[in-house]
Parts: sequence; structure tokens; C-alpha cells
Amino acid sequence: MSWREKQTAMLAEKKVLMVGAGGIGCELLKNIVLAGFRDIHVIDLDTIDVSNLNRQFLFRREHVGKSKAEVATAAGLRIAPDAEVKIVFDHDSIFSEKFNYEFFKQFAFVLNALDNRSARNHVNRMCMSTHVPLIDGGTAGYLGQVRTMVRGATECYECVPKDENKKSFPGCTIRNTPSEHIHCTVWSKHVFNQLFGEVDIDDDVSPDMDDEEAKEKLEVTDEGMESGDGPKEEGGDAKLEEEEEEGGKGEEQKEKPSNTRMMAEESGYNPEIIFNKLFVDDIHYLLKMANLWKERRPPVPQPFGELATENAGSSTISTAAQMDPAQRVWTPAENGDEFRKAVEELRVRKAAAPDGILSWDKDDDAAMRFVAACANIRAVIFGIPMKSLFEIKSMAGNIIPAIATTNAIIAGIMTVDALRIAAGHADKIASSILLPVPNFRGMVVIPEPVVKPNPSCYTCSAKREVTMRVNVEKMTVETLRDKVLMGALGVGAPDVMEATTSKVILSSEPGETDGLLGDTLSLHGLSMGGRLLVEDFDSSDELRLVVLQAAAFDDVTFEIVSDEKPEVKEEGEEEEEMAEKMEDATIGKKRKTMDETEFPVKKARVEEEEEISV
Ligand SMILES: Nc1ncnc2c1ncn2[C@@H]1O[C@H](COP(=O)(O)OP(=O)(O)OP(=O)(O)O)[C@@H](O)[C@H]1O
Ligand SMILES: [Zn+2]
Repeated sequence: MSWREKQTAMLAEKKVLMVGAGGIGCELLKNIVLAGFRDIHVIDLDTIDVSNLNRQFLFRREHVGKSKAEVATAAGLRIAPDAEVKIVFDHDSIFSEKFNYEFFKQFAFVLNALDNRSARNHVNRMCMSTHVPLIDGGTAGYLGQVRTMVRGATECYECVPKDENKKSFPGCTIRNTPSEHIHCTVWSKHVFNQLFGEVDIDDDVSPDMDDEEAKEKLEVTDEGMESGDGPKEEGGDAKLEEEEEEGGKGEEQKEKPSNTRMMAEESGYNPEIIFNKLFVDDIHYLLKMANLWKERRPPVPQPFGELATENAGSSTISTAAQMDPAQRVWTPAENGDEFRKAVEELRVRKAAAPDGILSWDKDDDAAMRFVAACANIRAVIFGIPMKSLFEIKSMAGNIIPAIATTNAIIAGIMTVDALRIAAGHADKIASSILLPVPNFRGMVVIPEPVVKPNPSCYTCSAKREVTMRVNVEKMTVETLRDKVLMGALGVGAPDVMEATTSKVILSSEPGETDGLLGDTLSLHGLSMGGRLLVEDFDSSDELRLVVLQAAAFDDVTFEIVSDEKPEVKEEGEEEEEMAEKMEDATIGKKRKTMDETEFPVKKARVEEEEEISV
């Protein structure tokens, strides 16, 4: 048999799972069929949208509304008509119970072509638990990343906890000193929530009187407070809050901007009153913090009735686009009018909402117009050029353009990694980053060093790991304790923590968690399954419980799918050896001359859920 025949036979044997048949998925399916894989399972829960057609090239106009998995499969089968290709599909979510432990176990590796973190987390857990290698691809605009993860040898998708609370801009920039339009847009989304949504105290929109920058300089020259360039006659008797313990200024009487929500409610959501509070009164408060404006242009209040009817600022939109009201930059007066109309509509909708709360959505026309108008008026106040509704929508909705070429490159790298894994060259596995612009060496695809597993990772560290199926909607914490943990698994005095939230749902301390015993598991972060960390207070033994959902089960039924003790020695050694080999064979040699400072981008990660669009 020639090497080519051997290769063909070898690839034909490998069963491949591809999750997601969108931007990356379409490219990837074509690649893996052309590369010689002959047994492929495609899963996607979505149907084809007209907006997918520009880059998801396996789909045509007549497929709009049809299942992505089904149409991609049919197209994939046509790519190599002479070869014996088997592609099966499921139009379903990867969270579905039928994709269980046994299902995952049958694959040589899994290819993730997904666009959200929760599905990625789930596939990661299934792959780590079944020891099936996972190749995960993601793109965000021109940026892309491929990560190949092998249990015990590399870090897994969850080895490094993701920052859930990413705050992009400091609060004082948003509340006091915006310098770019995005700052005004972020502020406007907060205003929407303050007025119509769920009030988040962290997203206050009023001037931040505790701004350190203002305070610090005030200590030097108190007169500065009265020397601002902007109007100061109104509320001129108000004093800035000082929190100095010993400075003596703390006694000065303090006046604070009124609470936005309370003011709106008291005014019956009168658009003009709200407008003047946000764009006149609050701006006067800002002007009183004169130190902020010593080296900045001071803001200029914009009373509702005095908005300019002509545009001073401009945007980058071409003249052809000026015809489209979404692409044209509204004048300040038009923004004022849009503000009024949006407040009137949202006021009615808020009153009619069952819980009296609206949630912001970029595709909600009134909500989007409100945010655009608010952001533009604030931009005028701070001398920032205004933008069109279209431009603001893409900023406010965190819309990152999906770029076909990025998807194609990432799918290509994933295919090379797939071929390596299929050929048993686990020692040649590398993760890669695709840069938007070449680095100093002219490279856009950068290999990343293999990172070893985090020994305290909740998903992949070496611990006894029990995988079980239960109905999380029905099984209570008490049943989990009595029947599963103390009964079947022999845990003497279980302490149980949900792994993602670190919430204790069961304590061995008598009485401590009695209030939770009647709760179903789904109430504690296991709505579609998840992981529980269990410690036996008596023996100090630990185990990880991987919970898979089984909707058909009643409240007491459970099935132990697997019960793995910590890796036996040979296996552990083998995997460690493999990790070492990987380091030497792939990145280590190539990268010996590249130190961290030369290579800052290697730490970049494409992992924020909202930012991954493929
Ligand atoms: N839980 C899941 N189970 C199965 N498929 C999923 C799951 N979550 C996401 N997907 C699929 O992953 C694919 C990701 O591809 P992509 O980001 O191109 O999505 P899209 O919706 O087609 O594009 P866009 O979001 O840019 O409109 C989508 O087809 C989506 O349906
Ligand atoms: Zn891990």
C-alpha cells in the first residue's frame, strides 16, 4: 500500500464531529471532505438567514429558512461525489441529551465552529470527560484563533477562567469626560437602563462627583471650582463633595445631581424634562468640577429648545449614503426630536410591560433611536463628531463584522490540526492566532506555545470524575445527597459546590444548607447540566460530578455513565510526556529566540462570547 493509500484508509476510519455550520463551519466542512475525511457528523441548531449568504457559501438564496446542518450536509456530499463520503447531520442544539457521553466517545476528535461561550464550554466538558481531542476555532473581524485541546496534555477551554465582567471604559470617562463617540454610546445605553430597564447602580449616568482627577487638583486650588469656562450661574452655590477626612472641606454643604430614574418618574416621563436634566443640569454639575476642564474643552449644555438645526460635526459616511436616514448624520435638532419620540414610545411600552421593565436590544427600533439620539447630543456637548444611526448601532450592538477570509484561514488551520491529530501526531499540535496585520516578522498566523493544563481547573484536573445523567428539573438537592452521593457514590459527609458559580449548594455542617434541600438542581446553575465539586468532609476525598440532563427521568432516577479514578500512572506519564514532546517539537524550537516582549500578541485571546462572530 502506498503512503497515499494508507493515508486515505486512515482518514476514512476517523469519525469526525463538527459543531456549528455557520461561517467557519461551511469552510471547514468543505476542507475536511477535500482533505479526505469520510465519516462526518454535523450539528447546528439554526436555520439559514439571508444575511448568512455572503460568506456561508454552502448556502444559496433558495435555502433561506432551511436547516443549516441539513443544507451544509447535502452540499458537503456534493463536494466529492466520487468518494464514499458519509455525512450525517442533526438540526439540534449540542446541549441536547442525545449528544451524550457515548455519543462523544465515538469520535476521533471534535471541531468547534461555534459562536458562543456556553456551547463551547459544554463541548469542552464533554471532550475532556470523554478524552476526545477538541479543535476550537473562533474569529472576530480580522482576528482569529485556533486552539487544540487534549485532556491531560494541553490546557482546556476552561483552564483559565474568563472574565465575565469586562468593563471596557473607566466609569469616570463614561460619566464625566467622554472623549470618543463610543463613550457617549456606552453612557446612552446606561441611560436607557436607568430610565426604562433594570437599574444597575454600577451604571450610574449622573456626573461622578468623586472623580479623583477633579478632587486631586481641587486640593491645590479651590478657586478653580468657580473658574470654569462654562455656565455656572445655575446652582452656583452648590459645593463639590469632598471626602477628605482631615482636609476640612468635608463639612462643605454638598448638592448632588438628582436621581435619573426618580426624576423621570416624577415628571411622568416628560421628554423635555428628562432631556434638560441629562443635557443641561447634569452638565452644569460637571462644569463645577473645573479642574477636569483645565486641559480639556469644557462641555456645553444643550437645552432642548435651542438645538442647532444644522450639522457642525461630520461623519465618514459617503454622500451616496446621505440619502438613507439610518446612514445620514442627524442634526442636533433632529436628534432632539428622535429623543422625544423615542421617550414617548418607550414610556408607553414600559407601562405596558408585565414587569415594568424594558431590555435594551439593538434591533428594537425605538430603543436604538433613543440610544443614538442620546449619544449624539452628548457628543455635541463634548465637542465630539456625531455619528449616524447605522454607525452607532454597530458600536452599541458590539457588532464585529464577520469576514469570510478570516473564517477561511481559521478553518484551514483547523483542518491542518485535524490531519495531525488523525495521523497520531499529537506531538505536533499547536494553537494559533491570526493577527489583523502582520507582526514585525511579517507573519499573520502565529503559533502559540502549548500551555499545560491548569492543575486546579474544574473541568480537566486529575480527580475522581463521575459522569451521571439525572433530570435536573426534577431531582432535588436532598435526593442528590441521599441517593447519589451518600448512597451510590459512598460519600460520607458531602460538601457540594457548583463549579462555575462557586456557590455552595450542600454543606456537611448540619443545618447550614437545609433551606436548599428541596430545590431542584436546575435552580443552582445546572439548567442544562454542569459540574459539581464534591468534597467528603469525613475523608477529605474530592470528586467532580459531571451532570448531564435526562429529561425523561423522574425525580429519583439517575444513571452513572462513568466513574473514573484519577489518571492511572502510565496514562498520566504518557500524557505528560506528550505535553513535553509537544513543547519541544513544535513551538519550543521555533520560538527560542522570541521572547515575551517581542511577542506581546501571543497572549491575545478571542474568547469574549459577544465578540466571537463567525
Ligand atoms: N448550542 C448550539 N448547538 C448547535 N449549534 C450552535 C449552538 N450555538 C451556536 N450554534 C451554531 O454555530 C454557528 C456559528 O456560526 P456563525 O457565527 O457564523 O453564526 P451565524 O448566526 O450564522 O452568523 P451571524 O451571527 O454572524 O449572523 C451558527 O450556525 C449557530 O447556529
Ligand atoms: Zn482545564
